[in-house]
Amino acid sequence: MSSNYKDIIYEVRDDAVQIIINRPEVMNAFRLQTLEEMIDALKRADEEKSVNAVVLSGAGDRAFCTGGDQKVHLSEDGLYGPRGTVGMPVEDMHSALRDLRKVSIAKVQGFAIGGGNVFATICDLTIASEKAQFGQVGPKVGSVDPGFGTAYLSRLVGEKKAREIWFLCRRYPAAEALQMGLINKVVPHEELDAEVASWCADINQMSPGAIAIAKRSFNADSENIRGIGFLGIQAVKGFYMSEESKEGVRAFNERRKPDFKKYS
Ligand SMILES: CC(C)(COP(=O)(O)OP(=O)(O)OC[C@H]1O[C@@H](n2cnc3c(N)ncnc32)[C@H](O)[C@@H]1OP(=O)(O)O)[C@@H](O)C(=O)NCCC(=O)NCCSC(=O)CCC(=O)c1ccccc1C(=O)O
Repeated sequence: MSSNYKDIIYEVRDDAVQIIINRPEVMNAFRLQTLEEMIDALKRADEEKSVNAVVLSGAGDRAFCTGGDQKVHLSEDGLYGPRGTVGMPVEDMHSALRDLRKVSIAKVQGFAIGGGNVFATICDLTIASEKAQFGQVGPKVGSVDPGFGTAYLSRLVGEKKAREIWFLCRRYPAAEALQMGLINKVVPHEELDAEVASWCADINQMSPGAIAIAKRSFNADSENIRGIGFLGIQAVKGFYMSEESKEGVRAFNERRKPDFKKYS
């Protein structure tokens, strides 16, 4: 598949592999093809000998990534496509990002929402523009990203804040995200590329072996969360097939408030 990507761009520059989600027309929401390409790109990036870092970003100015493509999700069976537990391999994408031996950096210039916020959460580091906004929207659109989206998020921001993020579905500006421990640094919008490049240059001076061991040891301590995610996504499959979840997806696409009252 490598180099014939349609939904992403793969480049090696600025001391890093750059993986750019290239669907700005849907705010870099992902579909089956996007995830398959990202998984392939992450495996390829892991073998790139010249760099120690992988930068994940979104094309355009408005969004890093806004989660699953809700237009595609508007299917009869409630799934995103024909492959993977929920019709696309979202849990395999999370694993590929976690298993990378290099340092993953989310470069967030706009919205990191839903599954997009989960990608940024899983990345080792997150550097954001002051225009960035973070948040989860699952309960607003009949969805959940259990595992790294919930339990691992609590490791970063604490249980109370993580529950607030999920139960109220608010958007948090970059400065607030920094304060809660969700991200590493906020910079003026026009300085984002240079800031990320400078972190990558520093990381590129380090021992790749030491980075890989440190990373694997961090991961080992939260590895049970991968299991929660795999179990959880199986439950999400059944939920996506329900009328309750489909109401959330329909409401988003019809630009109206969902009516979940009859499902309580
Ligand atoms: C990002 C927003 C907050 C921006 O809001 P606003 O500035 O008001 O702009 P909009 O008018 O809403 O959007 C502009 C334009 O972009 C389209 N768009 C935005 N996001 C998506 C998307 N995810 N899919 C498809 N299209 C999108 C929008 O429809 C508009 O298009 P027009 O053609 O101009 O009408 C706001 O847009 C927003 O909140 N978006 C989030 C949408 C969403 O529901 N995302 C998925 C959430 S599900 C989840 O978070 C938990 C589950 C999970 O992560 C998961 C687990 C397993 C499999 C898949 C997923 C998954 O992420 O879905």
